[in-house]
Amino acid sequence: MKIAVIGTGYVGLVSGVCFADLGNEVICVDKVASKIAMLRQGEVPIYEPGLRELIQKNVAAGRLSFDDELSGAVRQSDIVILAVGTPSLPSGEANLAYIEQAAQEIALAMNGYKIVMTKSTVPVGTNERIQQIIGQFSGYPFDVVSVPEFLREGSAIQDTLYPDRIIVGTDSVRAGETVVGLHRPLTDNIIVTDIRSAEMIKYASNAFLATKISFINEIANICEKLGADVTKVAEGMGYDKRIGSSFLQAGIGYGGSCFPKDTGALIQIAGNVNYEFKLLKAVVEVNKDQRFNVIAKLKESLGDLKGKTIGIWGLAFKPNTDDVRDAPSIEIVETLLAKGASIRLYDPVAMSTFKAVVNDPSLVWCDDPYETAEHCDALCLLTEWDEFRQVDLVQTEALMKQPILIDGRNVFSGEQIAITNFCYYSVGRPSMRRHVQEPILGTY
Ligand SMILES: NC(=O)c1ccc[n+]([C@@H]2O[C@H](COP(=O)([O-])OP(=O)(O)OC[C@H]3O[C@@H](n4cnc5c(N)ncnc54)[C@H](O)[C@@H]3O)[C@@H](O)[C@H]2O)c1
Ligand SMILES: O=c1ccn([C@@H]2O[C@H](COP(=O)(O)OP(=O)(O)O[C@H]3O[C@H](CO)[C@@H](O)[C@H](O)[C@H]3O)[C@@H](O)[C@H]2O)c(=O)[nH]1
Repeated sequence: MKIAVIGTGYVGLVSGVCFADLGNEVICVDKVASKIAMLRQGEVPIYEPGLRELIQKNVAAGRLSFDDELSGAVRQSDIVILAVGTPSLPSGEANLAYIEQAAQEIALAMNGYKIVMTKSTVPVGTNERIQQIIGQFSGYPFDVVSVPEFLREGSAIQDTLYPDRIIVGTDSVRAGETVVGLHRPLTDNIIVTDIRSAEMIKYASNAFLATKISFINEIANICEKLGADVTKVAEGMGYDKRIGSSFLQAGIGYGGSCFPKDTGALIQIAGNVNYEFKLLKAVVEVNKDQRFNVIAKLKESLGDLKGKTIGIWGLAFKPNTDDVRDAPSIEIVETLLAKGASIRLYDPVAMSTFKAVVNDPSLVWCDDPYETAEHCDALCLLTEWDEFRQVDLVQTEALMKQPILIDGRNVFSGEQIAITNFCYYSVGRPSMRRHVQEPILGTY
C-alpha cells in the first residue's frame, strides 16, 4: 500500500516506520520543516529506543521518505493516516484545530479515492466532523476510518509491531476490509466496530489505566498509615486474572502526553452530554495530589526547605523517553524552587526537554547521579531509569550533606537500603522506612 502519514510526533513516526517495515511505501509529512530536514539527515526529533535504526533501515530500503509538503504525499497515497496532535484546551477539552486544518488540507490535495485513517486520539463524533470537512472541500470519494493508537512511549515500536489488539471503527465495508488487511500482519485480534465506539474505546482504555494507577496510589497512601506494603498488596491483587498485575505500580502519579490530557478530555466529553464523570474526576484529583507526597516527605525529614539543597534523579514522565509533557517532576521542581530550595538535577536523556519548560537560572544541571548527590541535603528519585537502580548507594551517601533519600518509584530494595545510613522513604512501603519516625501523608 502507499501511505501518507500526516504528523511526525510519536504516533506518526512510529506507525509510519512500522508500516514501511511491513513492506508498504510510506511518506511521513510534517508542517514543521525543521523536523523534516532533521529526519532527512538521519536525525530523529524524539528519543525512542530502536527508532533511529528502524528509520535508517527503511529509508535505505526505499520504503520510507519525509516531506514537509502534504499535498504531494496525499496525491501519491491510497491511505492517509492522520496523526496530528490533539492537545488540551484550558477547559480540558481536546483542541481539534490541527485535525480540522489537516482534514481540509487533505481534502484540497485529493486526486481520487482515499481512505483517511485517524490515529490521533479524538472525542466521539470527531471522525464524523472529519468526514464533513473532507466532503465540503473535495469532490472525490473517500472513507474515514478510526484506528486509535495504543502505543506507549519508550516501548513504542514493540507495541506497534506486536499490538494486543487493533480497533477499526468504520461505516464502510470496503474501507474496513482494506484497513483490516493492512493490519493483518501485526495481529489476528482485529476488532471492527462503528466509528463512535472506536473513538470511545481509546478514551475508556486510557481512563481505566489512569484509574488503576490512582487506585493503587490511594491504597499506597493508606498502606503508609497502616503498616502494609503496597508492592505486596499489588502483587497479591495482580494474580487475580480479573484484576491483572499491570498498572498497579504505586509512585508519584501518572504524567505524559496522554493520560492527563485524555482523562481531562473524557470528563469534558461526558460533561457535554450532561453526564458528570465523578469517578474519573476523583482519579484526576488523586493524581494531582500524589506528587506532593514527595514534598511532604522532604518537609518531614528536613523541616523548612529554604536554603536546603535537593537532588533530583529523573525528569522524564517515565523511563526510556525524553518526554516531559505533564511530568510530575515539573511541579515538584517548581514547588521546591518556590520554597527556596537549591536544586541539582539529572536525567539520562530528558535534561534538554525539561530545560525548555523549567529553566530557572539557579538550577544546577549535572552529568550523572553521583554529581547530582554532591552536597545535597536530600535526594528525590522521580523516574525509575535503570541507571538509578544500579547506583552505588553507599558511594552516593558519602557525597551528600545529609543521607536522605525519597524514592518516588519504589526502585530500591530492603537489601540495598540496609547497608546504608539513608533516612529512606518510598511509596506505600512503611516497613522499608529507615531512620524515620512516624509515617506521614499528604499535606505539605
Ligand atoms: N504520544 C503518544 O504516545 C501517543 C500514543 C497514542 C495516541 N496518541 C495520540 O496521537 C496524536 C498525536 O500524538 P503525538 O504525541 O504523536 O503528537 P505531537 O504533537 O508530538 O506531533 C504531532 C505532529 O503533527 C504535526 N502537524 C500538525 N498539523 C499538521 C499538518 N496540518 N500537516 C502536517 N503536520 C502537522 C505537528 O507539527 C507535530 O509535529 C494525539 O492525538 C495523541 O493523543 C499519542
Ligand atoms: O503502574 C503504573 C504504570 C504507569 N504509571 C505512570 O503512568 C504514566 C503513563 O505510563 P504509560 O502508560 O506506560 O505511558 P504512555 O506512553 O503515556 O502510554 C499511555 O498513553 C498512550 C497515549 O494515549 C497510550 O497509547 C498507551 O496505551 C498508554 O499506556 C507514566 O507517568 C507512568 O510513570 C504509574 O505510575 N504506575
